[in-house]
Amino acid sequence: MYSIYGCPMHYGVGDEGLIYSLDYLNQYYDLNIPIVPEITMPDKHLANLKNLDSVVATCRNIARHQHHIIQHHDTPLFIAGDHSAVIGSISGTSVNYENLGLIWIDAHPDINTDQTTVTGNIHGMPVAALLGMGEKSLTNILSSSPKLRPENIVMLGLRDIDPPEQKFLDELHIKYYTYDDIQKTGLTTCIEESIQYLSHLKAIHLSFDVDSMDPDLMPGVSVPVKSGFTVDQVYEMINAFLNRLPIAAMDIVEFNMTHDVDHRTSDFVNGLIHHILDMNEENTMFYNNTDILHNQKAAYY
Ligand SMILES: NC(=[NH2+])NCCC[C@H](N)C(=O)O
Repeated sequence: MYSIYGCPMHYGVGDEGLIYSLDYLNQYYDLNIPIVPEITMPDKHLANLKNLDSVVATCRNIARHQHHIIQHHDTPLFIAGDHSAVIGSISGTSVNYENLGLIWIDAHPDINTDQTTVTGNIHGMPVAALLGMGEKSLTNILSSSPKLRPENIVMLGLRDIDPPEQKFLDELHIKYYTYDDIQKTGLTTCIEESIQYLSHLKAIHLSFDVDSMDPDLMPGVSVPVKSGFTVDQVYEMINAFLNRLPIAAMDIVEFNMTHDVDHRTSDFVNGLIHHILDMNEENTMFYNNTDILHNQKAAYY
């Protein structure tokens, strides 16, 4: 059974539209997604780790919530916010499953560290942090050990790779398909290869960034990159992975209402959420976890 929740994380990129985007989905589509709030901490003004303490505090809460859902034998469906929030969700998944796999559908590999980042935005760093690289407070959420191994990762849809990120991808032998690779090879083949590559794993976290899609179709994101997946391609991937791999948790991130046009992106995100929940009849869309959220907040302070 899926258990849906979200966090309006914006500290990882600093685009304020993200603060309102989850409330917007809840109100406009009557979704009622429970919210783990962002936590604001005093800012240290680090140029290469913007809003570090706020990102860390918020990710700790997300991780605890994710962990709690999995402990109750549910599958978390996490809606954020910028991609730094998955340092929380994936840490929460990882402490429950040894040798966790990751499918990363995104225009960006998000494998910068505080040493390589140009923007200082932590939403460009989650994969590095989950591999145990870079700033310690980001790698130490829930446990001090690395949350992922490079050989258990597949990335699909990359179109914007910073030079140091390319170096990490190569040195760590991370399996990835750029969007160009996918257009040349064919999506179905890339999906089959990804499934084969991860088929020995017992649990896989699927992280889907809306900016993996063509911004001409889905403009409601903070960091649009030319070209990218169509709606049909996204559904082909999601259906194949959810039906054929042991998906233990899923994220949908980076929807930003302030850049949207004619509800194109919000309609898509709402449709995708319903599709995933409908794939499993047993789902309770409105899993009542308000108490848990409450307790977690109390625990944090
Ligand atoms: N999750 C995202 N949209 N990431 C965009 C990252 C862009 C750029 N590589 C950076 O490190 O800032």
